[in-house]
Amino acid sequence: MDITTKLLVIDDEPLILDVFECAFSQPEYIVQTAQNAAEGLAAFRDNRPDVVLMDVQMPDCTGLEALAQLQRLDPKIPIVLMTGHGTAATAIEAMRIGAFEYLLKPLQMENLTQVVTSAAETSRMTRTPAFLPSETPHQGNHGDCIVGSSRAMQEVYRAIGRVASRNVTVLILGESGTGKEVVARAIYQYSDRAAQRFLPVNCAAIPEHLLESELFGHEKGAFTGADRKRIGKFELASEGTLFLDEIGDMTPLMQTKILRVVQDQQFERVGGSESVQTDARLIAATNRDLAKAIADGSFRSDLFYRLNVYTIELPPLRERMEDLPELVDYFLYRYSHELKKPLTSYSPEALEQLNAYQWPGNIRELQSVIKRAVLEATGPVLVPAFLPDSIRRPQFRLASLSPAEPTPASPPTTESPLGRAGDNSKLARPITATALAEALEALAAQQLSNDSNNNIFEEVVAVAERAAIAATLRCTNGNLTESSRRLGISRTTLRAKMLSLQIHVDQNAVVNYSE
Ligand SMILES: Nc1ncnc2c1ncn2[C@@H]1O[C@H](COP(=O)(O)OP(=O)(O)OP(=O)(O)O)[C@@H](O)[C@H]1O
Repeated sequence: MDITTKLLVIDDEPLILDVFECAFSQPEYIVQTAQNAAEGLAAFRDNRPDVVLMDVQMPDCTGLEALAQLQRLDPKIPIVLMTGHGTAATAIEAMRIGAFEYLLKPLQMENLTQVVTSAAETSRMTRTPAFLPSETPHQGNHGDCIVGSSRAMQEVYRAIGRVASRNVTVLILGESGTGKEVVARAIYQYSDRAAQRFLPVNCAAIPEHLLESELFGHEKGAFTGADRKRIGKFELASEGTLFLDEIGDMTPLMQTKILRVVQDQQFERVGGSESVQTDARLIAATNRDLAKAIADGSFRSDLFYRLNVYTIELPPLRERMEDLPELVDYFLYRYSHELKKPLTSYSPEALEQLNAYQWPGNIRELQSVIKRAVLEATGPVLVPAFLPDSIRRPQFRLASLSPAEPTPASPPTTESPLGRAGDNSKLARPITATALAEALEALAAQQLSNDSNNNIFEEVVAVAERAAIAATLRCTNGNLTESSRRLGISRTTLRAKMLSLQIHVDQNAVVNYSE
C-alpha cells in the first residue's frame, strides 16, 4: 500500500496552491500550503513534510536562501523549486546546491505528477531506515527490519557489513520481492555517505528517451522540449549514492552510457560536449538473470563485469523457508499494531499451509498475505480461514508461477475466473488465453443481443482493462507506482483509467470496482 505523502507547497500565488490541493488528494497525499518563506519554514518545523515544493521568488526571501534554511533543518527532504522563465538559471543553480528538481511555470500536470512521485519515492527510501537484525529489535521501531536468521541471510548481513563502508559499486541480484531495495537502503545507511543523498532511479519505469536525461541531464535545446538545461541524477548524486533499480531492463544504448560512467566517472549531458565528473557511489539491482541476458546478447558483458565488483545475491523465500516463522511473527506484529487488530499468534495449521506454499512473489507476497489476514481476522490467532485461496487450496495457485503443479480440470467454484472485486488476495486461477477470449466473446455476444447497444467495443475492452488493472493493484497491494510499472503504463494513465473504470483502492489497500 502507498503510504500517505505529506507535501508542503510554498508559493505566494494562490492559484498554484489550488493546483496542488486539487491534483494531490487523500489518501495518497496530504497537502499543506504556505504563502511565504517564513510560514513555510514554520510548517516545515512543525509538521516535517516528505516533499517540499517551493517558488524560487517569494515575498520575504529568495528561493536559494529558503533552500539553505530548509536543508539545515533536514537535508534529506527533497525540495523541488518552481520557477518562471526569468528565474530558471537560479533554479538550476539551486540543484547544484541540493534542490531535488525544478519545475517550470506554468506547471504541466504530467511533468508535475512525475516529479512529485519521484521525489516522494526518494524521500521514503532515504528516510525509512533499514535495520540489520543485530542492530535493533524490530519491536516498536520506525523503519524496515531485514528479518531472517537462515545461513543464506547471515551471509547477506555479512556482505552488507563488509561492503557498506567501502566505496565500491554493488550489484544486488534476486527475484522480485526478495528485498533488493531494502538491502540497497541498508548499504546506504551503514555507509560513510549516509549523510549525503540517496537517489533511486527505477530504470524500467522510465521510457528510454527520458531515462537518458534523468540520469545524465541535458543541455538547453538538446531535443524538442528541452528548453532549459537539466542536471541529471549522476551529477546530483555526486558524493552520495545512486541506486539504479531494474538495471537489467536497460536498452543497449543506456548500458553503453552507464559503462562509460562506471569506468571513468565521467559523462556528457545529453546534447552537451562538456565532460561532467561524478563521484556517485553506484548500487545496482535487477531481478533478471544477467548470465542469461549476456548469453542472449541483451546485456553487455563488460558492463556486467564492471558492476559485478561486489555482488549480493538474495535467495528466494522458498529456499530459506526456515525464516518463515520469524517473518510471519514480524509482519503479524507490524500489521496488528498498524491496523490496531490484536492478532499476535498463528495456529500450527496456518503455519503448515504457509510452509507448503512456494511464494513466487517472495517476501512482498508474504507481507501482503499477512496484512490481509490481519485485516480479515476475527480473533487473536491466525488460522487457515484467514489465508487466501491461493495458499489454502493449491489448485488456486498461478499456473505460470508453479509449473510443476498440474492444472486442475475444473476449479471447484462458480466465481469469475478473474476473481471477485474487493479481494486482493485472489490470484487468477490457471486460465488459458483461449478460455479468456471465449469469455469475452460471450460477453460481446450478450451485448449484441441488445439492438440499441452501439458501444460494444468500448464495453468489452473496459472489462479487460479493468481486469488487468485490478489484478495488478491487488498483486502490488495497491501500490500505484509498482502497478504502473508492471502494467507498462504511466502512473498518470493508470490514475486516469482507475477514475474512468471506477476502480478504487481503499485505505486498507483493498481493491474494489463498480461494474
Ligand atoms: N528480509 C526481509 N525482512 C523483512 N522484510 C523484508 C525482507 N525482505 C524484503 N522485505 C520487505 O518486502 C517488500 C519487498 O522488498 P523489496 O522492495 O526490497 O524487494 P525487491 O527485491 O526490491 O523487489 P522488486 O524486484 O520487485 O523491486 C518490502 O516491503 C520490504 O520491506
